[in-house]
Amino acid sequence: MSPTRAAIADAKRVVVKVGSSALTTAGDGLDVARLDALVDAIADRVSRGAQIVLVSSGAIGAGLAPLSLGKRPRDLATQQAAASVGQLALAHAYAESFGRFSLTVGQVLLTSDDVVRRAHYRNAQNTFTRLLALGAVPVVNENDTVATEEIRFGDNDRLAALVAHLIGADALVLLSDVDGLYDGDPRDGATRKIAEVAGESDVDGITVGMSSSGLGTGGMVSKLAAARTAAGAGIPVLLAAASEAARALTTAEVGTAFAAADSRLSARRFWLGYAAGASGKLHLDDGAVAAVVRRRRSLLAAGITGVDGDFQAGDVVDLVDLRQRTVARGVVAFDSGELPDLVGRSSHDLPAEQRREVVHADDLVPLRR
Ligand SMILES: Nc1ncnc2c1ncn2[C@@H]1O[C@H](COP(=O)(O)OP(=O)(O)O)[C@@H](O)[C@H]1O
Ligand SMILES: N[C@@H](CCC(=O)OP(=O)(O)O)C(=O)O
Repeated sequence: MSPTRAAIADAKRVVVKVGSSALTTAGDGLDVARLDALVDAIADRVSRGAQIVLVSSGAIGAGLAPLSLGKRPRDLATQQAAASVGQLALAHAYAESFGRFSLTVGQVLLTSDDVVRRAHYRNAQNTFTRLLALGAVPVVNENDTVATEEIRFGDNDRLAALVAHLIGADALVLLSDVDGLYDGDPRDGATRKIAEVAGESDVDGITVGMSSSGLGTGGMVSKLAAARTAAGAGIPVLLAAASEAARALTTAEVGTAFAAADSRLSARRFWLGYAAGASGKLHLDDGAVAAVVRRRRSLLAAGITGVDGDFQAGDVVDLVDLRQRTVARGVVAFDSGELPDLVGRSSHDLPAEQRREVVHADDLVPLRR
């Protein structure tokens, strides 16, 4: 067995995320038989001593039938109405289903502010810790009814990766309607399943597409991003079919396993790299990218070619390379208004009061491994 699968099989604290496409069927809404099968697998793992946090999608899907809505609505207000009805059905179904094993569930509905703002992050952390200590199974979803377009996570894969770090999980298990990551869209037929992802080079260049069921939100794009986020932060990830939840949660010998990076990021650096919202962008030349990403240096004005956005010193910004890829994130030490006069200039050309790093190395998290 690969060390990654062994670590997932032995993990004490696990975040399990299940997608809409695995729990709901277009037209019929919530599929209680599939939900029960998932709960069987989770309850078994709990009985073997694990603590599980379940991130469950499906509120919108479960709300369609009761509201006589045919397919997933596109507008936010109807999605929110469906989520409002469906979340209640979902929570009720989980309470009943876990009740078969005398397990108590606690509902945790989060908005992005709850993990993006540092003080809220700590508060959410306390709630999870207490629920787990009391033996309950937290069931998490985005608080869809109040999340506006601007502040939405939009996909629960990312939410699951953030929750995994927040609770100090030892593994993240993403369950979907597809049995792993393929090297192209599985609907194309000639594609191959990737069993192990050891690092970035194993996934560079593969094609990932959107949901085929029309029920899910982010498709494989968001699952891959979430797997990279968690693995990059030191948490091994398994991506498998929900129909194989039992094996995923016992031997972990199914699906695609993503190896964890060696180090677990501190809570602050994880927040900076993955959770915080960015207020602007700094464009970097190749030399600056090499300095901040490979040599872990501070970003100096000389390596900046352009500035986007309206931000203040202390805000989080994305650092992007010449190909427009975000290569790092960091806390900027200047207001956006001050920077245009400084970019491209070396430190000794600058007035003494501006002769400082634009982003200090301690406040900077490289994103590409
Ligand atoms: N490279 C790929 N490997 C695996 N699945 C892919 C890939 N590209 C696109 N997909 C699609 O992504 C879908 C899973 O995403 P989605 O429906 O959003 O799931 P969920 O509801 O579980 O979040 C699969 O059903 C599959 O059709
Ligand atoms: N919060 C939404 C789910 C959003 C979502 O990420 O869905 P999915 O891609 O199926 O995991 C809901 O409960 O319907």
